[in-house]
Amino acid sequence: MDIAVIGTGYVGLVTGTCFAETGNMVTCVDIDEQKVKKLSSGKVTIYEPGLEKIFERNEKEGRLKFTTSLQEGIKDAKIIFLALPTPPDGDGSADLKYVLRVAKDLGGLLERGDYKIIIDKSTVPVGTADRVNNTILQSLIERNIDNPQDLFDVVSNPEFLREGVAVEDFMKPNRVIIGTDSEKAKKILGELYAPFVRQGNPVIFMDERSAELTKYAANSFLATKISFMNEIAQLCERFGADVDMVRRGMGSDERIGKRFLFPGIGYGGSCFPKDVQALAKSAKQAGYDFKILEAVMEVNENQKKHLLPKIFSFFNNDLKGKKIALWGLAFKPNTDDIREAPSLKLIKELAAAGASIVAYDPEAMINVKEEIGDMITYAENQYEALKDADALVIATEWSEFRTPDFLKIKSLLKKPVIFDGRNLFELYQMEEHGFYYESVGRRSIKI
Ligand SMILES: NC(=O)c1ccc[n+]([C@@H]2O[C@H](COP(=O)([O-])OP(=O)(O)OC[C@H]3O[C@@H](n4cnc5c(N)ncnc54)[C@H](O)[C@@H]3O)[C@@H](O)[C@H]2O)c1
Ligand SMILES: O=c1ccn([C@@H]2O[C@H](COP(=O)(O)OP(=O)(O)O[C@H]3O[C@H](CO)[C@@H](O)[C@H](O)[C@H]3O)[C@@H](O)[C@H]2O)c(=O)[nH]1
Repeated sequence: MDIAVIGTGYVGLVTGTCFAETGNMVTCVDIDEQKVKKLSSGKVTIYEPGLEKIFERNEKEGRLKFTTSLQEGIKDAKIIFLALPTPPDGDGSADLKYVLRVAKDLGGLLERGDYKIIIDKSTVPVGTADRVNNTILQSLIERNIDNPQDLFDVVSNPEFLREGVAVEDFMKPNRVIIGTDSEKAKKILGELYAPFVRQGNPVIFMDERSAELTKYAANSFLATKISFMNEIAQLCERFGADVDMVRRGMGSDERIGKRFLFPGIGYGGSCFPKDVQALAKSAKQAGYDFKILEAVMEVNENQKKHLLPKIFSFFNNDLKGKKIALWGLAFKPNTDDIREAPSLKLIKELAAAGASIVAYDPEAMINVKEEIGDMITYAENQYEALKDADALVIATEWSEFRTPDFLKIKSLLKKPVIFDGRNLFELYQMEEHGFYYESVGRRSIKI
């Protein structure tokens, strides 16, 4: 099938590449000329494990093309995915200006006799499919096109991929949600997704509004699970319990499940923070006060600062002239994405208190450099960051940080002090090696 993907950021690039991989002809459109140039020259623009290889193959074999022209991009397409940004606007609602702008432009381009399915893949508030539909319709009416609704259907098909495992999530989805009442669209999209759901995971058809809400409900529920565990971690520290034990005990109940129960220094990324906020805002606009979500956001903001009092207390509230090594900048491992990363909050607070920070991250340093420049220095590897540092702070659980050479850490740090925001190490290891060790929801180890 011929497909167009409008917006070639994280979701757009993964969507386009994976559909090309299953034999479709895909044209990706983006207004960012640099991005299109780079992609057209056969280079991926994001770090995502497994993406580069299939991207290069499909690009080389001509199934994946890139353009800045919407008209050219959609010319042959039967299906048009909108993978456009929906950032928070001033009051926390999802800003739909990118989506509605493209909807208007599409209304200027659709032609009689060339039915197209327009799909919201972006995370958008309930009612957006109707707004996209009406925006396109309006443009077609202005062009005096008869029976304009026959030219297209708008479908909600939210995306559930996780960064770092995006290709696997896309290729083997737990489920595909398709929100539409159009039988024609259902049939075409059922065929398009058939290769991805053969393993037995379902395509779930529903109406547009339910599909839109499903996406926000899923992200908000997962964020709630994390904030809940972060509060349990707070209790563990006060009660002398161990959150790792509590997590294992709770998670072994199938009704609760093992996943998304890891406490830490808060959730970040391009989705949870903005989507929880947007759902809470939509609820308010609909006259409902979604109390749980307000608490989830507040808990998360506090959790991002969880290590700070421990660090300040260790240094007797005086960080001036102290050198802090920081392992991990990305909001989670296996990505170079730093959007809403807890590490950035730590950096700002520590730097404001007069500490100097030397950071290492396997993939995200370039992005951090672009955002905060020389507010911190960057190390070549995880050990270089430790040289003469007064303490190590861990903000992201990259697997290479999990089994480090503890003797080397000890020999490089001025004193063996670790503040671990991701509970990477067992307490007994830290005791054996003689570290001062503070983590989340577990007892402190002092030397
Ligand atoms: N990142 C994720 O893991 C993820 C997962 C699921 C859903 N989502 C949702 O998908 C949507 C996109 O997220 P993302 O992370 O891919 O965003 P992104 O910011 O990485 O990419 C968006 C792209 O759209 C382009 N763009 C903006 N206006 C355009 C226009 N008029 N025409 C063509 N291109 C245009 C931008 O240049 C950018 O390349 C959001 O709604 C997000 O919430 C994201
Ligand atoms: O037990 C856990 C699990 C995650 N996190 C944090 O939660 C954030 C989000 O993690 P994750 O969900 O793995 O990453 P995303 O790539 O942001 O994916 C989420 O957001 C996407 C965009 O909407 C959705 O498509 C995915 O289904 C959803 O998991 C990160 O900061 C993690 O460190 C925890 O603190 N504890």
